[in-house]
Amino acid sequence: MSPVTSPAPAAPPTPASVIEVVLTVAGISKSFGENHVLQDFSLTLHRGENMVVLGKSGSGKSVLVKCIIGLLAPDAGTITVLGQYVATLDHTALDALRAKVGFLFQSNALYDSMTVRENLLFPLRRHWLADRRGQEDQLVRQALDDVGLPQTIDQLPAELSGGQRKRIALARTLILPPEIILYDEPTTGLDPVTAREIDQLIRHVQQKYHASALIISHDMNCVRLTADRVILLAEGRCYAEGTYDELAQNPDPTVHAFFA
Ligand SMILES: Nc1ncnc2c1ncn2[C@@H]1O[C@H](COP(=O)(O)OP(=O)(O)OP(=O)(O)O)[C@@H](O)[C@H]1O
Repeated sequence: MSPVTSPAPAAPPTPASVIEVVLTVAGISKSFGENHVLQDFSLTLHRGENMVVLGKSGSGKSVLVKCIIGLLAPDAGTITVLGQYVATLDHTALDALRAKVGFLFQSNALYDSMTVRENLLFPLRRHWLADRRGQEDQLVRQALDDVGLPQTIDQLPAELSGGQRKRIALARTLILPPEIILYDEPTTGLDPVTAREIDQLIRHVQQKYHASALIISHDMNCVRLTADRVILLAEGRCYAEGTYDELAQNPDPTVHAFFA
């Protein structure tokens, strides 16, 4: 008689086999009167991934970002950020979540009257985290090193170039540090050389911080250099999705128009 054996337990998933989802946008719709901007739009962002949302002007990219960060409420659908339903969060919970989600504004949103050091201290003081008390100076210097601008610490934003201001805004985003970074048109208004430096910095941040990024852009060089995956937002929905190379070979006229 053979010994009774229980079936071997299923092997637990190893970290390498688990692709963690950090952001889910599930079938959201948003209209302003008769202007149906988002219609059943969905995306999924994984940990450590850089995703670009590409779309022509007025396609709804900013509306999408505002829904993700809770500044606009979608008419339908759900948004889950780091496992939390954005729609159900009260002000305090939303604030705590925003400490884990860095937002690089197109305008940089630096305080003109504050030095670079004071600008970087601002998020630390706003989200005053007990375990980081006493480390503020070190954190400011580390964030400035990460963007290659340690020498600007006592300067005012007005004394910096456009590319430098973008880097300082990114340093301010990194200081908490974020699990997800939302980049709103990070290369708009920059010359091509400076724009490519920002693209490289976005990749550097991805590798160093293992953060996920949602990048809103219609700068095709930025898309090519920063995206692991691209979503084309058109007609209010996810019109096409794939790597840069996959979309570049897509013959659909709406997709092809971006690569012409
Ligand atoms: N608060 C609002 N009230 C009414 N309409 C709005 C509002 N916000 C955005 N819209 C409309 O939603 C549409 C999408 O705007 P959105 O700013 O998201 O476009 P975008 O893709 O970010 O464009 P761009 O690339 O030019 O920044 C536009 O028609 C805009 O007029």
